[in-house]
Amino acid sequence: MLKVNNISVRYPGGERDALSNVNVSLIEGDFVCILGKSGSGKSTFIRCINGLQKTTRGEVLWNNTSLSTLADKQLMTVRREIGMIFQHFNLIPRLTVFQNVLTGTFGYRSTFKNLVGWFSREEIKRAKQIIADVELTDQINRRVEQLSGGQKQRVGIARAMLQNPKVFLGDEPVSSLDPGTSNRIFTLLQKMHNRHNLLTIINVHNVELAKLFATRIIALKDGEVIFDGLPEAFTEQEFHQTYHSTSVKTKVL
Ligand SMILES: Nc1ncnc2c1ncn2[C@@H]1O[C@H](COP(=O)(O)OP(=O)(O)OP(=O)(O)O)[C@@H](O)[C@H]1O
Repeated sequence: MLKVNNISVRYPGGERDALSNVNVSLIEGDFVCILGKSGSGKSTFIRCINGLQKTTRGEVLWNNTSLSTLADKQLMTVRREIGMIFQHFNLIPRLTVFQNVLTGTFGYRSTFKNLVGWFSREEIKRAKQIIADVELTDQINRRVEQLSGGQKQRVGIARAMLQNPKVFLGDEPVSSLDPGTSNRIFTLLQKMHNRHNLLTIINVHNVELAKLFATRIIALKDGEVIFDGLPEAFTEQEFHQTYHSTSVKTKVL
C-alpha cells in the first residue's frame, strides 16, 4: 500500500539530512507509531508520506504510484484518502463541532459548494453519525473554542473520518494532552483503525502509548531508522538507543 523507497530529505541550508535513506513498507491494518527524539525527523517523515515535503532522494509510492510523478490535482486525490490529525488540532475555533466536522467533506466537493456551505442530506447524516462515534453528540452545536483539548482532538478525528480515509496520519496528536486523555484518544483511534481496517501512522513522544497501541514501532534517530519491529521487541536497550545513546545501530525485525 505504502512504500517509502530509500528517501532522504535535506532542507535548504541544512548541514545534514533531516531524513537519511529511509526504507519502509506498510500495509492496511498496520498501526504504526513513530518514535524519536525531538529533531529526529518524525514530522519530516509524515510530511513526505502525504506529499507535503518533497524528497531530496528516493521516492514515496502509494499503491505503486510515485508521489513525485503526480500533478497537484492528482496529489489532492491521493491526499483525500489520507485523514490527518494534528498536535494543535487545526480546527476553526469560531465554528461549531458540526461545522468543523463537515469541512472533512471539502476534498470531495466543488469550491462553489464549499463557499456557500451546501451539504447533502447524506453528508449531514454521516457527520452526525461520526460525531456520535466520537461521543460528542451533546456538544454538536458548541463552538470549538469552548471545548477541552481532548474534545477538540475528537473533533479532529471526526473531521478526518468524514473524509472516508484509507490512511490515518497523526503528527503528535496527543502532545498537548494529559496522560488519561491521551490514552482515551488512542483508544478512539484504535477503534476507528480496526473498524475501517486503516493504515494508521502516528508520531508520538510517549513510548508507553506506542507499546500499548501500535502493531509496529519505527524509531528514528538523526533521520535514520534505528528500529523497525514489534512493540514487544522495543526494550530498554532500544529505548536507550533512541533517546540517549549517541551511536546509531539499526535493528530491523
Ligand atoms: N522547514 C525546515 N527547514 C529547515 N530545517 C528543518 C525544517 N523542518 C525541520 N527541519 C530540521 O530537520 C530536522 C528534523 O526535523 P523534524 O521536525 O522532522 O523532527 P521531529 O522529530 O518531528 O521533531 P519534534 O519531535 O521536535 O517535532 C531537524 O534538525 C529540524 O531542525
